[in-house]
Amino acid sequence: MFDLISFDQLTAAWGPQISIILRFCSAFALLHFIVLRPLYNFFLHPLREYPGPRLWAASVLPWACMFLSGQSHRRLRELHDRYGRTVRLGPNELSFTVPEAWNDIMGRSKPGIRQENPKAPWYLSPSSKDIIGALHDDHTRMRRLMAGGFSTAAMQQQQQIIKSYVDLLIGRLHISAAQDDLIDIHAWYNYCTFDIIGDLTFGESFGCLDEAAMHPWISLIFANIRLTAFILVFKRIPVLLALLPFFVSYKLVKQFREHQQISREKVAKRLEFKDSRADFVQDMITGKAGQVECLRGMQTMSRDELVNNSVILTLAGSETTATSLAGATYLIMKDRRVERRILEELRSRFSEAEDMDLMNVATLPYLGAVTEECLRLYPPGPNAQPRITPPKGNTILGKYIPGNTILGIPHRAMYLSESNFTRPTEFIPERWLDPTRSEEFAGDRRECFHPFSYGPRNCIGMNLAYAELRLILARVIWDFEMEISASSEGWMENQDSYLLWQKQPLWVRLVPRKGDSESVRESAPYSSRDRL
Ligand code: HEM
Repeated sequence: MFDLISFDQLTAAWGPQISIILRFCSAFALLHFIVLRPLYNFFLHPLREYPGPRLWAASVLPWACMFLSGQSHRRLRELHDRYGRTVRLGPNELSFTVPEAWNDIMGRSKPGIRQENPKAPWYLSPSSKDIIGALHDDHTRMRRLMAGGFSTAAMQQQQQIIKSYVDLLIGRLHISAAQDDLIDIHAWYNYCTFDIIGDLTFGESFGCLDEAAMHPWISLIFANIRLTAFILVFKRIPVLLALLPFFVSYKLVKQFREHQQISREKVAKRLEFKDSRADFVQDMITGKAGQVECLRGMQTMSRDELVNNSVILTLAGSETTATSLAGATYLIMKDRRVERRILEELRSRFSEAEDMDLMNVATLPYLGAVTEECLRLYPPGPNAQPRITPPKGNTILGKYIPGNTILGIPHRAMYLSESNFTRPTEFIPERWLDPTRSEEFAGDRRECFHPFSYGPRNCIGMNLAYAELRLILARVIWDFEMEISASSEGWMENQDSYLLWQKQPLWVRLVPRKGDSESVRESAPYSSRDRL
């Protein structure tokens, strides 16, 4: 109505010619976007040879609908099952479940062969002043500055801090188990991983384990994850920005501002510490641990970068690990055989829970196999972290792909593909055991498995994540027999996914173990064949 009135007023003022021109332009724009462009995309576009649904080849909208539906993980797997290992997901988008794609898409530049594929611009975080969103050179600088905090030497220094929070978690779980019938184990894992990352980043915990509650700052961060997911789609398809107010409330925007302010204050407080501390902020100020004098005073990372990277570490280093722990707990609770084997392995190596630390649990083969299998069936970021070919194009899997093509490797579709793993939907940690794994799994394409991504922008916190996963799982299984509540049946299978999984509480009953492995009950082996 308003449009018509203003259009008529315009034509009255400018005469009939302008009216004809405007009508022609509108008609042409409509024709272009609704008919010509899709026809070009479908019949003439350089990616026309790649298989995929027709509508998806014509327009980016089906992808957007999939992304906003929270069903990407399911849909991507169905599409790969139906169309093969390379699928066209949009006019200029390809998705791969071929193991070699990791190197070609995420790997470093190879002079004369291939340039590095940068992150898709709409995928970058709202600020490019952090390690996840930074362009190539800034990323290299930040990554170098942050790497010291993730070295083996740094982890040895961090060991006592991490262990103290795991002790606290176990103590708090014992108290809760005595008081409550059911507890949300995912929430407790979150409390623990946030307290650890708070201490490792800012030199103080968030107090989540003490309070048995998420710190309000963290709730703000979670609000921002949702916001980021929506912004990402709207950045890719700017015309959809008109829909933003329907998805993003004023409250969310206000929370985003508050969150920026609190982040600044937290970093400012941390910078007031005069003595040097073995935390990530220290590394970002000084570069490598031990090179304090040589780098202090040089502008190595701006204040904004410091703030943003601290927030990134808090987020990336906690929720992902807590998600994996919850997923692993769920899968282990569903398969008592696996639980028994873990317990046997632990009891054959340790006589006291206190003997376990980050380093010695890393040498337990079965526990290691279980963590791999859990990350395979339930990768915390289930979908792709897209890249884009440089303007001149690139050679991917031996074929020229034109410039500005979006390239994705959806983790979950890759790991649940029958081309890559035998009995892919079943929980079989033994497939990872060398040298005792059965011949049946000899054909598993393990090189396709990169839950922490691959190449120069892979996860900087991978070793820390594995260390936390193993220690926390080992300690929880050592102390408790866990039983899933009926209300959490299907917890894993029924989740939606955006950038991360959208999780419900994982309600479990905890019973302190009496000390004999016989207390592990029987259950049928877990297979998610029909549900994932
Ligand atoms: C199970 C736990 C974890 C998983 C599955 C995971 C997975 C990933 C993945 C897939 C990426 C690549 C993202 C992209 O390409 O956009 C990534 C990047 C990153 N992760 Fe993790 N992560 C985990 C834990 C951690 C921890 C504990 C930390 C730090 C304390 C961390 C810090 C980071 C950072 C800073 C990046 C960006 C690296 C860069 O761009 O150079 N992550 N992670």
